Amino acid sequence: MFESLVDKFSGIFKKLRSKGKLSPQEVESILKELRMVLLESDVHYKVAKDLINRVKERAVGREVLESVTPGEMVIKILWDEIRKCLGGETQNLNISALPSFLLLVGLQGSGKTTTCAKLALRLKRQGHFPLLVSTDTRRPAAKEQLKTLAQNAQIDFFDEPDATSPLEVVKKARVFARQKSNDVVIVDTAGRLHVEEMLLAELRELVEQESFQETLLVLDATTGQEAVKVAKSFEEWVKPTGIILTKVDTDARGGAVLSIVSQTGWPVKLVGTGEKLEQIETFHPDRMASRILGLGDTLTLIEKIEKAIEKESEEKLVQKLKKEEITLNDFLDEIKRLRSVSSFEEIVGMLPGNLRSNLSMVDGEKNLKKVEAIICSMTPQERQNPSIINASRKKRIARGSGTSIQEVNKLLKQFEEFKKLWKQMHKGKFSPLRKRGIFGWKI
Ligand SMILES: Nc1nc2c(ncn2[C@@H]2O[C@H](COP(=O)(O)OP(=O)(O)OP(=O)(O)O)[C@@H](O)[C@H]2O)c(=O)[nH]1
Repeated sequence: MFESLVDKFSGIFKKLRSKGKLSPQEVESILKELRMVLLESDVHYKVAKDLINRVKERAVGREVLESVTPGEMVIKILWDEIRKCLGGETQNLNISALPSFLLLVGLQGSGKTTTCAKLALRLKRQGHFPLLVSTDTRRPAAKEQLKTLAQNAQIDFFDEPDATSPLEVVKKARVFARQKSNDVVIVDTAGRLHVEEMLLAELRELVEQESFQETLLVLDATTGQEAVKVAKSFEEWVKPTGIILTKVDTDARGGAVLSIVSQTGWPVKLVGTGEKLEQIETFHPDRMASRILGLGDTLTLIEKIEKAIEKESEEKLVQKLKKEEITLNDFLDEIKRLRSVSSFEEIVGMLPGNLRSNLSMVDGEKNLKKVEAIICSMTPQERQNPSIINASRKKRIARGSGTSIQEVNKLLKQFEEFKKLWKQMHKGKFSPLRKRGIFGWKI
């Protein structure tokens, strides 16, 4: 995600951190570089210009020049301004009504149908009773797609085959939801190839006659500036209450997020981070700013790890941690469990750079197999206490697992990193982390 932005920023940040003091000329030249990075990453020129001007205003003032670490201060200001550009505060979905109706609109292929199912599954896991409704009266295939997704995720589905308009379907869905006691109704709409007037008129009729707690515009992040144009043209017909940005996982440039929020003024409420139904997240401007700048989205990562560890095994793990008894078997179990929640790539991507490179070996299916093979080639005593593994044993383990001594060493090093991460988590290192924001981790 955002590889291009992250790479370029990291070069500039390296320079910034190496400076003891910054002269106004140096600040000026760094801001120019930052502006170029934003432009190259598809951020609209006006958005980039305004953002850099705000950073400049704050950076060339006393805030930076009298600071002990001026470089870090510039990064902090940039992070803060990007966070504001992304909407500032996290905006949650409005699902206070009973039932709450959420309407999803967008272009064909934007990921709307998948997102409806993702959202339903997420709400179900939070204890809600969602109902998925398809209103595409023209394309049976679209209905089938949603129906299949609903069946797979065991979510209630409603469809009215004889209906001739989305309005008719939604009216009937309202009655159905009441009978079935569904508390959130997610309505999928026909995907438009481009902005087609007839379909949009149908949508307008729907939002004028039915009440929706949310009208969410689904936008494909990879389409960059095009997404802003799509947003503007939808606005003439329906007034979205928020945006769901999909495919941010494949958005290498990352500029679209910034442009979309600052140019529409609508909050991004959720982001799609992969094709799997679990891959949807609340959009947190502060965490997204950290991701864009490559500072590591530590908080989201921690939430994921916390979710991944089931209650029971957590208890066990805590006891083991206290007694310093974590073994390589636990390590293997943990990687497998984390992978079931999210792709490891995604997890590793959210770590700050220093931890990221240390955990690269456990990234990817092929590597996981290697890790498993290495651990399985060890004796139970070695798995319990890897410090007893000497050079000749390493050679044998490497031979037994079809790997190399370097790979065995790398795995042992990563095991130590993992232990550190776990410890930090269980020592409740997160509340200070939250308070201290991006500098909680030594970046
Ligand atoms: N990588 C990635 N792919 C996604 C994401 N969300 C959806 N997709 C993929 O995008 C493609 C289009 O998704 P759909 O849900 O069919 O899109 P749609 O907007 O409903 O399209 P129509 O049903 O044709 O209107 C599918 O292959 C999805 O798996 C995401 O967050 N990340």
